[in-house]
Amino acid sequence: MIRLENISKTFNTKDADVHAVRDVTLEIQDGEIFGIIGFSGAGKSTLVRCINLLERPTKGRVFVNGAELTSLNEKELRNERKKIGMIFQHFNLMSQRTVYQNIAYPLKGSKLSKEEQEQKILSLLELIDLKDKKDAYPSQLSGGQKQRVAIARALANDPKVLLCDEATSALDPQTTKSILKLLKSINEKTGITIVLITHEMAVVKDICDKVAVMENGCVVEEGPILEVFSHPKAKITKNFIATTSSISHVYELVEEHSPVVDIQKGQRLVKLNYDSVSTSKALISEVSRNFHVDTNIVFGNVEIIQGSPLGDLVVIFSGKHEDIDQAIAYLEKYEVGVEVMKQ
Ligand SMILES: Nc1ncnc2c1ncn2[C@@H]1O[C@H](COP(=O)(O)OP(=O)(O)OP(=O)(O)O)[C@@H](O)[C@H]1O
Repeated sequence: MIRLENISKTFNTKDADVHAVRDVTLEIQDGEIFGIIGFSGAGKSTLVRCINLLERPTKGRVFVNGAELTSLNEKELRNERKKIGMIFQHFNLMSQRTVYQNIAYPLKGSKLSKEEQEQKILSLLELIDLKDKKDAYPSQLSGGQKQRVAIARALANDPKVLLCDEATSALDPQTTKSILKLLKSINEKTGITIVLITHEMAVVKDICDKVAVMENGCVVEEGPILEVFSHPKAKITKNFIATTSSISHVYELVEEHSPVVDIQKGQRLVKLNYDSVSTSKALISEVSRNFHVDTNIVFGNVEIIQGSPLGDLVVIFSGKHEDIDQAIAYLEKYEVGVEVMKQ
């Protein structure tokens, strides 16, 4: 388990003190894929670098795998750090060394025999599917291949934790998907805990179990991914979620007074948000039957998050004022989120 206890990090610069991380407390369980999301400058990198003490926190305590890293001397810390691998946005490979030599580098001084080291490197090359590139130099590899090598290098010492600092930000969407898939399969095979920082909610949605949202050095929201996606609390979280769904276009259409979302007297433009609880009932047809409210679907979007559906529907309800009120109350009773966009 990783436990960050009241972590603050202040950089004293010539011009001013920068409070990069402010009093963050977080717990990350073994085997979890934990996402930390925030806009540029929110403090994500600083926080994640506090986990292996690449940045020493100004205040607070860091526990990883039962050891309090903040209380260790340099030698003890070097030992504990071997159990924490890290990968970076720009891969940080050694350009003068081959793929094989890059992966071999962290094994220097390891207790493994030469043959065991060779076996280890070959199995890592297999894991990242780059056996045929073992003698290539980083400059001869694509971005995705470089990140695969960086992952193999980070795993050479069988760490319990893998820290990923914007590991897919320099990659195109398809390569991003393949790297995320690789991380997920490594997590499933080995049970390694993965902490992943990103500014893309799509990355969080794809592989994380839990997410913490950072703003101005603070964690403003945190929880299991389905819960955060279905009931986001902080405004910034709602904005991030909007980037993963085309629903935000509907707000633009409303602002532009587009005819697509035009309504007449006796109509309401309503956004419905539903999850697996509400998908088990035929709510839209019940609303029509029970309350004589007609429903015209303008827009629909369904995400599958951790195997559960999470949907947004934008509809126009037509009917008597009090009937629509009753229909909305009925939907809310079945935990459908209802937002009247226009009436
Ligand atoms: N070594 C440093 N010296 C001074 N200020 C720093 C240092 N490192 C980070 N900062 C400042 O701390 C704040 C948080 O930076 P950090 O890199 O942690 O944010 P981030 O959320 O990871 O951003 P990005 O996504 O752009 O990497 C920023 O205002 C940054 O300028």
